[in-house]
Amino acid sequence: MKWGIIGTGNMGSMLTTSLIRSGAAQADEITIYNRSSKKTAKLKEAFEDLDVAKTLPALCKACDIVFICVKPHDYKSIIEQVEGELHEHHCVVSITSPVSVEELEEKLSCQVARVVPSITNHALAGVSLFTFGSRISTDNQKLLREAFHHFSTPVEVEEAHIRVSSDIVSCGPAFVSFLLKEWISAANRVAGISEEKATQLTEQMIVGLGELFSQEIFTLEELMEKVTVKGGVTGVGLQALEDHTGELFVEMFKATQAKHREDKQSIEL
Ligand SMILES: NC(=O)C1=CN([C@@H]2O[C@H](COP(=O)(O)OP(=O)(O)OC[C@H]3O[C@@H](n4cnc5c(N)ncnc54)[C@H](O)[C@@H]3O)[C@@H](O)[C@H]2O)C=CC1
Ligand SMILES: O=C(O)[C@@H]1CCC=N1
Repeated sequence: MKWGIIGTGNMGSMLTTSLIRSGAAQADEITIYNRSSKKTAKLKEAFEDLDVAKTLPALCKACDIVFICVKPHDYKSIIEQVEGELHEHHCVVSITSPVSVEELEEKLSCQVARVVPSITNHALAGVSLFTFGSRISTDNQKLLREAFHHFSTPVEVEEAHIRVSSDIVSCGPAFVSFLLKEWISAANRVAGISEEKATQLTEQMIVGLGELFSQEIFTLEELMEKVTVKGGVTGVGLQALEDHTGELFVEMFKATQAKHREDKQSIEL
């Protein structure tokens, strides 16, 4: 199977390296293309067997599965350039929430899917969100699921829940990092610990927490129960959180829902 990656920014580079590092694909099975050549040159330096296409039609000719890894508003220009080059055997994959399989199917005659990755896939971990189009063959569905299973947990999501699902798995690392920065700054302000030391403690706590989930040692509820010693400090801290969290997350999810609606209205394929 030949894989094509259009756009080798954050996500296109991550997909290229994760496909190779996880063993899902060999470097010589992947063709990459980017608007400027600096980013493809960097990948080629790391994996010399990668094929770097000079043009989008050349990439389409060389590949069966084609990932479009550009920003949502750049999809239109890519689709206009590739539509004549794609045939029944091709499968085009959107990696962005606002570009749905229905919209891609209207514009392209080939098979389509959407797979929204996460920066956590860099560590060969985390989730990838799958939505299949109506024309994609069962063989290609299986192939995509198996490839992504090498470096993530593929989860199917319905269109109605793509925004919130991606908020959790794809935007989540940024959201949680923001909250942890606030936590570190507060630790410094209230108790005088240096931000550097608090960052080291926090990062290692998160690594340990991830391992507990990864090894299925505790659930969220069990963790709260096990750490809360009766009459101890955790209970007091949890109560303070409960008293002050308020509508924080409701507002965050509302904001992303509103932006998603706005993006869908402004993105024309
Ligand atoms: N950053 C993230 O954590 C995630 C991003 N996504 C989606 O991935 C897509 C890409 O995001 P990033 O990689 O973060 O953006 P980015 O800006 O790092 O990468 C986009 C790349 O596309 C290239 N590009 C733009 N127009 C092009 C064209 N006409 N032909 C060829 N290459 C072109 C740019 O040069 C750049 O290298 C977005 O649609 C985003 O919604 C999805 C999940 C997570
Ligand atoms: O399309 C998405 O949902 C992702 C999440 C982060 C950026 N784009």
